[in-house]
This record gives sequence, structure tokens and C-alpha cells, in this order.
Amino acid sequence: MQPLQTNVPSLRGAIHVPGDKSISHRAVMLGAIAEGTTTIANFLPGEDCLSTIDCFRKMGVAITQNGTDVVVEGKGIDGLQEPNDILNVGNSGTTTRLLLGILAACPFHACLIGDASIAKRPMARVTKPLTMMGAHIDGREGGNYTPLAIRGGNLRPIQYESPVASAQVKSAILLAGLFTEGTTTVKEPSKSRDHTERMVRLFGGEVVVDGLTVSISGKQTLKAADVYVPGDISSAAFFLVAGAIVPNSEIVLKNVGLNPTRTGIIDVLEQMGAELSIENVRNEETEPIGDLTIRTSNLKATEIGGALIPRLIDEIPIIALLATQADGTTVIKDAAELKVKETNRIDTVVTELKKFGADIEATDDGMIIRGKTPLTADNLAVDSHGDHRIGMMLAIAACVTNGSMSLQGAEAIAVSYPTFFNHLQALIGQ
Ligand SMILES: O=C(O)C1=C[C@@H](OP(=O)(O)O)[C@@H](O)[C@H](O)C1
Ligand SMILES: C=C(OP(=O)(O)O)C(=O)O
Repeated sequence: MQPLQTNVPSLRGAIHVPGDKSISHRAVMLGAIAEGTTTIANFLPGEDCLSTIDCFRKMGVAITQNGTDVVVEGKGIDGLQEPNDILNVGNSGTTTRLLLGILAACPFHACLIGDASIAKRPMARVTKPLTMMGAHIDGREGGNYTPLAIRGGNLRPIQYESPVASAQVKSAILLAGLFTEGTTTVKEPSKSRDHTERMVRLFGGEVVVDGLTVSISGKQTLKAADVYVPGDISSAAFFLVAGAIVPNSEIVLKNVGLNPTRTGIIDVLEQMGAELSIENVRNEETEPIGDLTIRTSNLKATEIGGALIPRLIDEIPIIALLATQADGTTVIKDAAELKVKETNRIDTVVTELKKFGADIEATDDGMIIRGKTPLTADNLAVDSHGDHRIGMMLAIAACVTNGSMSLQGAEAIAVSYPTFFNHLQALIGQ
């Protein structure tokens, strides 16, 4: 049980949030299948990205990791080796699904296993299209759940229309397509994060984007690159919300990734009337970054749905907290994907926030939140349910709660933000 700081008088100061999780995974993966030595700066040393490194080491890739500096000795597109041990993906859905895309193309056998949360997450969304391409995949319930066994190689291209807007599905198919003679195409119902497309280009490959359709031709040679990973906007989101709802606050977040497929949280803060400014935007060619300043704000409710959802999917738990501190009724819809994350995030957000005074109800595809409500706790135990984003949301909620509370399962936060409590403490202390 970790005690949480409640009734925080102000949050002030500047922080650099850690590197982007999605980009860190992809830099290791593309570095491993490129030719030459890739360097990665500002890598996220969170548990999920360390799982990705571990899996590629088991396939014969030499990777040195020193904090946020990583060097990957690329093996080329056909150079990965059959692992003689099980590949452990830990808690990481991104590792599991993108790795399956690469393994689908490798002419050897591999087994994938993860933690109890991964064992409940649907994998048919990638194993089905990869099987259509010719990979042999088996697992519980017809290849929908880990442990999974895969034997790849000899793929044929597909033209796939994905039923979900998922960057993990899109990326798995594109990565398999990279090894496959001919042109592989994925169409998605709305635009998901495009880090794979951008990074393939950074490594000298070609990807064609036409609206919601992305195509890649196979047997391209990727060349090693020097990757700088921007700060993770999904991590910054916790402090953007904290700065908006804690009294007397002003927080500067430096070098945050501002890829437009990820900035839904900024749109929502602006719609809700937050005092947010964006400065020093740069690096727009590869992955845009900038500095964000947030101040205590008078907030009003909003509606969130449609094409905005994939642009803020991981931020919905912290947006739910934001909505409890805004005047009016906030409706979040079209977000059924939340049910298949590290936890069912509709249930865990509603259950935990209700414990200390939020007026929040679950719907089939989202939630309805009525604000503004005071949050109060008397020796209350809240629970991350092993989900990093629920744990961080609850720690920020504590800042605007009167009373006392502690967090069960705080260790889950190391999955994406190992220095979260240090940063929170630094902002409280100033
Ligand atoms: O591709 C990625 O790096 C991710 C895609 C999203 O998942 P889906 O593809 O399942 O939407 C997101 O929730 C996850 O945290 C990271
Ligand atoms: C859903 C998440 O990650 P993943 O799918 O990689 O486990 C997340 O980080 O919120």
C-alpha cells in the first residue's frame, strides 16, 4: 500500500516526461530488423519496453541499454534467430501484437507468454490477418489468447480492412508486409497513431498513406537510424490534468511528442476551457515535439467520441477524472476498446472514482460523468487493479481529494512511467 498525498495546495515547476512508449518499442523493433547500428536517445526504460528488448535479445539481437540510451545491432530483415526460450511480453499489448507481425514472417518457431492481464487480451485481431497471410499460429481459444505458438515464413500479401481503429493491428500487418513479396494494405475505420509509418520512413523504407489506407511493399531493406524519442504525451496527460485541476498550479512539460494522431488530450483540454499553451514546436518532419504549459483552470463539460477516440484512447482514465472537476455532464462514447486494455478501463475507472465521491456511470461504450463534485476520502484504499494508467489517475485524483487515501498496486506504474512519483513530488515541493 502506498500512501497518496491528498489536498495538495499547488503544483509548480517544469518536468521532462519520459520517452514515448509506442515510439520506444518501434525503435527497438525496426532497429533489430534494419542493417547497421541503431542508436536510441530518450528511450523509455519502462517495463513494457524492457520486455521488447528482452524478446529481441532472445532472437539473437545484441542490444545494450543504459538508462535512456539504447544501441541495437541490427540483424537485417532475415537475420533474426529462432529463440530457444519462451518470449515473455510481460504486461505489454504493443510488444505482443507487433512482435507477432514480425514473427509471422520468420521461418522458425516461437512461443509467447505474458502476465495475467495479457492472458485476457484478445489477440485474434492480429492472429486472424496474420494467418490469412500464411503464418501458423495457435493458442488458447483458437489463437485468441496467450500462451501463443507461432511458426512463420513464406507469407503472401493481403488487403485487409480492420474492424477496429488499432495501431497495434495496423502495425502488425505492416511489419509482416515488410517481409512479404508484393504490396500489403491495411484500411482502418478511423486513423490510429502512425508511429510505425513514420519510423519505417526514418529507417529508409517506403510506406504509402492514402486517407485511412496504408500500403507497404515487401522485401525492402531498412537502414539503421539515430532515433530521438519525444516525451510521451500519454504520460504528460497526467500532469496536464493535474495542473488544470489542482489550485494555484502552473506546470511546464518539456519536449512532449505532438504527433497529431496522439493529441486528442490537447483538443479535449481546449474544448473544456483549460489554460494551456504550446510553444517551441519543432521536428515536424519525423515526430513533432513541443513544450506545454498548463495552469489551474475553470473547466466545463464536453462530449468525446468518434474519430477523436483513437487519438486519446489511453488518456480516457485521466480525462474521466478531469470531467469530475468540470461543470456539467461529460459524455464519453465510441470507446468500447477500453474494455480490452490492461484492465476493463470502463469498469476500473468507474469503480475506483465512485469510491471517493465522483458522479460517474458506465455505459456500453464509455461513461457519463457529472461535475463538478468534491472528492473526499477517509482512510480509503484505492486500487490500480494492476493497471499503470489507473494507478496514475488515482494518484492525481488524490491531489484534489480531502482526507486520506492509499494506493494498492502502485508498482504497476513502472510499466510506462517509472519516475512518476518523483515527478509528482518535485512539483508538489516547489
Ligand atoms: O501501437 C501502440 O503503440 C499502441 C496502440 C494503442 O492500442 P490499440 O492498437 O489496441 O488501440 C494504445 O492503446 C497502446 O497503448 C499503444
Ligand atoms: C494499452 C496500453 O498499452 P499496451 O496495449 O501496449 O499494453 C497502455 O499503455 O495504456
